[in-house]
Amino acid sequence: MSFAPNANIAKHLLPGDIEVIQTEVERHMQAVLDALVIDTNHDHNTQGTAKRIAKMYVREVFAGRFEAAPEVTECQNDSGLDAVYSLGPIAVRSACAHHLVPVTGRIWVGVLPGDKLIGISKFVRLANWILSRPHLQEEATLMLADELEGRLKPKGLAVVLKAQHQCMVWRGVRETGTIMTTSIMRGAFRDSKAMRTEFMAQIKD
Ligand SMILES: Nc1nc2c(ncn2[C@@H]2O[C@H](COP(=O)(O)OP(=O)(O)OP(=O)(O)O)[C@@H](O)[C@H]2O)c(=O)[nH]1
Repeated sequence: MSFAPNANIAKHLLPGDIEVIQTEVERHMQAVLDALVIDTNHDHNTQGTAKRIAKMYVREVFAGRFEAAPEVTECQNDSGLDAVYSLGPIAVRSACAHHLVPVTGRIWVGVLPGDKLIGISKFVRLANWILSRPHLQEEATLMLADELEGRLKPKGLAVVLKAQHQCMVWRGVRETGTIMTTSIMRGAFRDSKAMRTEFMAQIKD
């Protein structure tokens, strides 16, 4: 059982639990605002802030912790397609586990199919589900690759994630230009330079 920041805990939740979690987060966020000496009682802008933040964390930006995986219809690769395809960019909307501030960027995926295919929108659904949790970028990339590999059983899989971390922009080193790139190459993409080159050429623009 894992309750790590980037774990999905949907299978541990009973009906009604998500409402309880959201109410708890709201109560504690109000305590944070109180601790920051913000008088939310006499300011209409922050009066509903604890409630808004709780909704944002539980239902939006960290929904990938609480919601079950999206439905992914699989079909057989009946025509025996044996060519590289790629898709992207897929928008990254995540948060770093250290400061809980946004990580935004883009993902590209390359597949040399095996026996299974999935609809291309499902790559986006799965990426959104995994990324909407507090993460380390390295782990997010690995988690997405594992998820896609488990579902597609491809002959080759490539995942490239480029992102900007607001914990380095908004605060801390305050560096506005730094992009982190993580990439995972498996199967044919790991073994063959020609395959990697073909994938890179496909996503170049
Ligand atoms: N490897 C990795 N590091 C990350 C990621 N997101 C944030 N970090 C880094 O995690 C580190 C946390 O360092 P700490 O020293 O505990 O935190 P801090 O004092 O706020 O660090 P500064 O950001 O340097 O001010 C920082 O260097 C962040 O830049 C990520 O996805 N991957």
